[in-house]
Amino acid sequence: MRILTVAFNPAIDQTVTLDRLVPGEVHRARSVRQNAGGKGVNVASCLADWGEDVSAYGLLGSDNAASFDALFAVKGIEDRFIRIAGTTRVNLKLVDPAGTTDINLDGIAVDPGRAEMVAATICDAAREGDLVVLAGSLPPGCPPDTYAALTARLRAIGCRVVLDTSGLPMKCALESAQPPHVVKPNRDELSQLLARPLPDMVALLEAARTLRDGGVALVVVSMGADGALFVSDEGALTARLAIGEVASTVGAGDAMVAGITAALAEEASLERTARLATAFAVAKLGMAGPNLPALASVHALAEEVIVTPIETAATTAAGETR
Ligand SMILES: Nc1ncnc2c1ncn2[C@@H]1O[C@H](COP(=O)(O)OP(=O)(O)OP(=O)(O)O)[C@@H](O)[C@H]1O
Ligand SMILES: O=P(O)(O)OC[C@@]1(O)O[C@H](CO)[C@@H](O)[C@@H]1O
Repeated sequence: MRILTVAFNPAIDQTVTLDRLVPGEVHRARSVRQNAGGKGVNVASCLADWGEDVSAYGLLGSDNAASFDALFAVKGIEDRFIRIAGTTRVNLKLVDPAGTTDINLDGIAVDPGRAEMVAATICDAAREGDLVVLAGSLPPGCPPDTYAALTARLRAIGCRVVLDTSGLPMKCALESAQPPHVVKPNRDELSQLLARPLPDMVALLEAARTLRDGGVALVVVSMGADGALFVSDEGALTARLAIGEVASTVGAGDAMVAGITAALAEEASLERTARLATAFAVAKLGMAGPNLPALASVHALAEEVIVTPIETAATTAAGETR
C-alpha cells in the first residue's frame, strides 16, 4: 500500500515568538524560525517519520522551493510537486504565552488548468488500495469543487481518500455522491460547515453522525486540548492525552491526520486509530515544525491515551479505558 499526499496550497511557516502580543504595538521578536509547511506537507513529513513510503503532490512556487527540497530529501519523501512561477506563500505564526495567532496568506493564484494538471498527475500514479490525503486550503483560482472532483476520481480507481480542509471545498466534497472515506474537521470548522453551534458532546456527536449519514466512513472531530471525537461504524469514542510542554501547536491537526492515515494503513480498529492519531498529535506538540520524535515515544504515548466510549463519555468518566 502506498500513501500519496496532496497540497495545492503549501506554505512556509514563519514562527515568531513574542513576550506578549498586543495589537497595535511595536514588538521585538524573541526568536524566529521558518519551516516548509502547509497541511499536506506536514502530513507527509509526519508519515515519513513514522516510516511510511510517501509521495507528495501539489503545486510549489519555484522562487523559494529550497526548504521543501531539503525536507523531502532529508525525510525520503518522493517529490512529485509541480513547480510553477512565483513564490510560495509565507504564513505568519505569532506565538506568545496566550497561544498562537495564525496569519495565513492566499497563496499563488492558479488557473483551473494548473489544478487539473496536479489532479491528472495524481490519478495517473494512483493505484487501487492506495491511501490519498488531500489537505489544506485551495489557492485563488482553484475551483471550490477541486477536492470533490478529485475524490470521485480517486474513489473510482479504488483509493481511500482522507480529506482535511474547511469552508466551501469541504462542503462540496461532503455534498458529493462520492464523499471522502475520512474527514477531520476541528470543532469550529464543523460548526461553520453545518451552520450551527456545537456547544456540547451531544451536539458534536449528532453533527459527526450527519457526516457519516452522507457516506463518510470515519469522522474525526479534533478539539484541541479536549482531545478528539472518533465516529465510525464501530461506534463512537473520545480520545485525549494531557501534554506537559508545548513546543508548537502549529500542525497538531496535521499530525493527527497522519496518525489516522497510519492507522488506515494497518487496517486498525477504531480504538487503535484513536490512540495512534492522538499520540501523533501530542508527540508533534513537543516538536517545533512538522516532526515526530523517536518512534518509541510515539508508541508509548499511544498506550497512554485515554479512550472513552461515547455512551460513557456523555454521562460519566467512570468507563475510561487505558
Ligand atoms: N493543548 C493540547 N493538549 C493536548 N492535546 C492537544 C492540545 N492541542 C492539540 N492537541 C491534540 O491535537 C489534536 C489536533 O489539535 P487541533 O484540534 O488544535 O487541530 P487543528 O485545529 O486542526 O490544528 P492545526 O490547524 O493547527 O493543525 C487534538 O485533537 C488533540 O488530540
Ligand atoms: O491556509 P490553510 O491551507 O488552511 O492552512 C495553512 C496552515 O496554517 O496549515 C498548517 C497547519 O495546519 C500550516 O503549516 C499552514 O501555515
